[in-house]
Amino acid sequence: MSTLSNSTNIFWQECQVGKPDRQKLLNQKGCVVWITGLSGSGKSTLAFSLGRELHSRGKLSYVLDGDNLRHGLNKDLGFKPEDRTENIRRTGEVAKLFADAGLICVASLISPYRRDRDTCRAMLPDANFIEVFMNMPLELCEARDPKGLYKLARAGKIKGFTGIDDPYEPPVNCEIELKQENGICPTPTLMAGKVVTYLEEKGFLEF
Ligand SMILES: Nc1ncnc2c1ncn2[C@@H]1O[C@H](COP(=O)(O)OS(=O)(=O)O)[C@@H](OP(=O)(O)O)[C@H]1O
Ligand SMILES: Nc1ncnc2c1ncn2[C@@H]1O[C@H](COP(=O)(O)OP(=O)(O)O)[C@@H](O)[C@H]1O
Repeated sequence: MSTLSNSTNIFWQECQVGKPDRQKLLNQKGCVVWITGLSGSGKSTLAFSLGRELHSRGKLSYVLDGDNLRHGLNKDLGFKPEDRTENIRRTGEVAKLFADAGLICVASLISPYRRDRDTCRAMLPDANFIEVFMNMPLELCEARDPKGLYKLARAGKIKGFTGIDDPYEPPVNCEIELKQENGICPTPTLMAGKVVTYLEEKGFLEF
């Protein structure tokens, strides 16, 4: 799928109400928290825990979860590399709109290819893209296997499964890395707390 524009003779339309106006209304700054990691690493769990925590603090957020987007916006896409790239590109564009609306947009997708994540980062001012790496070992994700997909992949019944026979490229310069401590995975609440602290320290939770 091409990312080149096919539209010609189009002109950007400026709205009288801008992002600063919306941010003032919401008393927060729009940004994208992009959670990446293997299937089963805890992306959705963290995203929803973070969503709850922000809501309880009176902050407006919205979760774009890979699994959910594949039920609608991205339901025409599969898992071959070009489909994953298009999946991430579309999600990045939607996340950018949410951030422009003034929301804290939480995107939780495997997003296995570094170049695709960097493309999304490049859509926003750098500081407004907060990449969170769920650095959980494959063995842990596979042991969890809540959907039974690793089992199917190991049996050769799913081809091109991330971490098994399709690559996962870890971030090199992410803003937040979450991993096991002394062999124990921090609770979702603890992990969400780390992200909230980051957002607070960077001034996203006020205007
Ligand atoms: N081949 C293959 N590889 C990886 N994952 C697979 C595959 N087939 C189906 N699934 C399930 O698809 C869920 C959503 O994937 P994503 O949209 O996040 O994937 S991607 O970012 O486009 O790579 C993903 O959800 P999570 O387990 O929540 O990560 C998987 O359950
Ligand atoms: N911090 C955690 N500690 C213990 N179990 C977790 C944690 N986060 C997620 N899990 C469990 O791991 C499994 C996979 O989590 P999920 O959020 O669905 O991962 P992903 O979205 O990356 O596929 C689920 O059964 C979930 O309950």
